[in-house]
Amino acid sequence: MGNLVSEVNSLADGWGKKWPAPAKLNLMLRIIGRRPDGYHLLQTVFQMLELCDWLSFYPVEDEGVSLKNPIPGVPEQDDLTVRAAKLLKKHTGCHQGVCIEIEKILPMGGGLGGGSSDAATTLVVLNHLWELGLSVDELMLLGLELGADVPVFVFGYSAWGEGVGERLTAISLPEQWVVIVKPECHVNTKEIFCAEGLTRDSKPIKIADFIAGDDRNDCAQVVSKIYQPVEDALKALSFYAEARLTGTGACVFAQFGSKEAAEVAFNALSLDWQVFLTKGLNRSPLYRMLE
Ligand SMILES: C[C@](O)(CO)[C@H](O)COP(=O)(O)OP(=O)(O)OC[C@H]1O[C@@H](n2ccc(N)nc2=O)[C@H](O)[C@@H]1O
Ligand SMILES: Nc1ncnc2c1ncn2[C@@H]1O[C@H](COP(=O)(O)OP(=O)(O)OP(=O)(O)O)[C@@H](O)[C@H]1O
Repeated sequence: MGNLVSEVNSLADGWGKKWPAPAKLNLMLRIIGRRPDGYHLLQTVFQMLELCDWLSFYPVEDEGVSLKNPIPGVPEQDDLTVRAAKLLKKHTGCHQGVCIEIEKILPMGGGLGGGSSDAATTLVVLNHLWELGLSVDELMLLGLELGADVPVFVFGYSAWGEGVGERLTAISLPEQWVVIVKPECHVNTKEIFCAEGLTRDSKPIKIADFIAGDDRNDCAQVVSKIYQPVEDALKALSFYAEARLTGTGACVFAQFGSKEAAEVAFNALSLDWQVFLTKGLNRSPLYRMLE
């Protein structure tokens, strides 16, 4: 870790503050084709959630990028926050360094986009703290180099997503209560996109079709077949409301019209599962804080 600059002269403008890196849900996910490089072309609905990781950024006296508390099992140089900060430095020629602290709340390999959101918050906040002046569009393009889920978190709105998830249109969705169940397994996104039985030729739909109820996730069948805990979680949650997979899993979720109804499911499922109770948001809490 680099030498931390004295905090006294730095806290005023956002250094040392806790910034949110929200989770997302894929409220539906259709695979409509494949690019020549193997990446899949999707249609998806991203919904931002109140549930967040929290990141803090500390100035250092050298140019280094380091972590205050590396995530167990993730080498520091592979951490998406470190990669995001280095990419931003390389892209802009910025000579400043940073030490990043991560308070990890979101389960890894959960389909909630935690690593991607950590990367996006790093891009957006360092652009602000280092006064680099990049636009949201420029940051989204940089983010895409780190992962297909990064651009939507930089965009900062619940969105209709196309392409690999980088062609985004903000949409306004009901900000419902959500119960998320995390089965005891990590799903590897690449494994699912490589799976033999995966549907890759779904017919494209329109936003209106989704709103009318077409909300299937093309990965769900394959994921449930390979990961029994996901199948079990879907079954357990569907006792309370329609249960769906987010992204390539492992998490499954259900939406509720009231906090009370969500709490009934949350309390009962907490006895046997890791469960989160949260709320959908149309605007990312990161931008609510920045603005
Ligand atoms: C499933 C989603 O979470 C839905 O939002 C995303 O499409 C996945 O986004 P992500 O986790 O940021 O994925 P990346 O880190 O970009 O890609 C991981 C791997 O998944 C495969 N991949 C990913 C996204 C995509 N549209 N097609 C793919 O085939 C690629 O093999 C890639 O090497
Ligand atoms: N800051 C980070 N937080 C979480 N994972 C990270 C981070 N940096 C690197 N990773 C790596 O990224 C992998 C995927 O983590 P992530 O939490 O983004 O999964 P996910 O929620 O399934 O993502 P997605 O929904 O985008 O597919 C982890 O297994 C880990 O090896």
